[in-house]
Amino acid sequence: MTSNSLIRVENLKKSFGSKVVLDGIDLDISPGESFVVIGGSGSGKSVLIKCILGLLSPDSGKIYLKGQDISRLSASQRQELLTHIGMLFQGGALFDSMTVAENVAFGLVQGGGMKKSQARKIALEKLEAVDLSPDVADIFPAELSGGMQKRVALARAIATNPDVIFFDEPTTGLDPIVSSTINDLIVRCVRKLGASAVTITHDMNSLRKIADRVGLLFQGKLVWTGTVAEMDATDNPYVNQFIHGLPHGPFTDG
Ligand SMILES: Nc1ncnc2c1ncn2[C@@H]1O[C@H](COP(=O)(O)OP(=O)(O)OP(=O)(O)O)[C@@H](O)[C@H]1O
Repeated sequence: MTSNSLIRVENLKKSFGSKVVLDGIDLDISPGESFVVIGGSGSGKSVLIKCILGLLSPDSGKIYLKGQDISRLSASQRQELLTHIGMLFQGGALFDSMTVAENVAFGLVQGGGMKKSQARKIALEKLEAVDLSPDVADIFPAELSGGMQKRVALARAIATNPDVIFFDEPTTGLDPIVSSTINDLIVRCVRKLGASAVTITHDMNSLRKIADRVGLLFQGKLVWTGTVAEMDATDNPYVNQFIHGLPHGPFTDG
């Protein structure tokens, strides 16, 4: 593998029954790089991320995280690797029965075995990093707006200072102004950590703010990858149809 890859995916294939979802994905993501996966609904974006995270087993192919073949890890090695990975999934998925601070500290205490007092101190720092005041630390997620819940979820995703963070549709369900704030925070937090980011989004504004490189998934393959500037300049018919939302093109015309 290239010495510089934080994530390497080689010829990844995954089907459910007769439905081929991923059909030979190759991907390299460098340290500090922000890679955004786009593609139509049901094109396999979440399946790709779940395979990289080890939540789904590929049918074939290889996935390396920080140089380690994830299929060969023991349970304890996998657990250790996961402490270097942050995740912000659709809906935020905060624990309703825990306070904001407990939510943010969760991975530090559970995964990292940190003392609660130390984890709380870090949780407050991470809340500050997403522009939330310590006043929210001891209230419950249900008392917060959707945008503030997203900030808490972001604070939780960065709590362990991960090397890579996965974002699954981080701005879905938020209004454009709140989305813009969340995008700015994502960029700021990811840069500050020097982490890599892998993001799934349908939100082109979000993509333009956060992507260093973009990959377009169609019929199980990454049919195009490039920078945002290359995306705007390309005459690739898949990219053109997708980013301009055109009614005709390879997505719809077969
Ligand atoms: N556990 C599963 N069992 C069976 N089929 C699955 C499973 N997970 C995903 N699929 C199927 O795989 C395909 C890709 O799903 P995936 O969730 O990755 O799409 P997506 O690109 O993330 O879509 P969206 O943009 O709508 O979230 C879909 O047809 C879905 O029904």
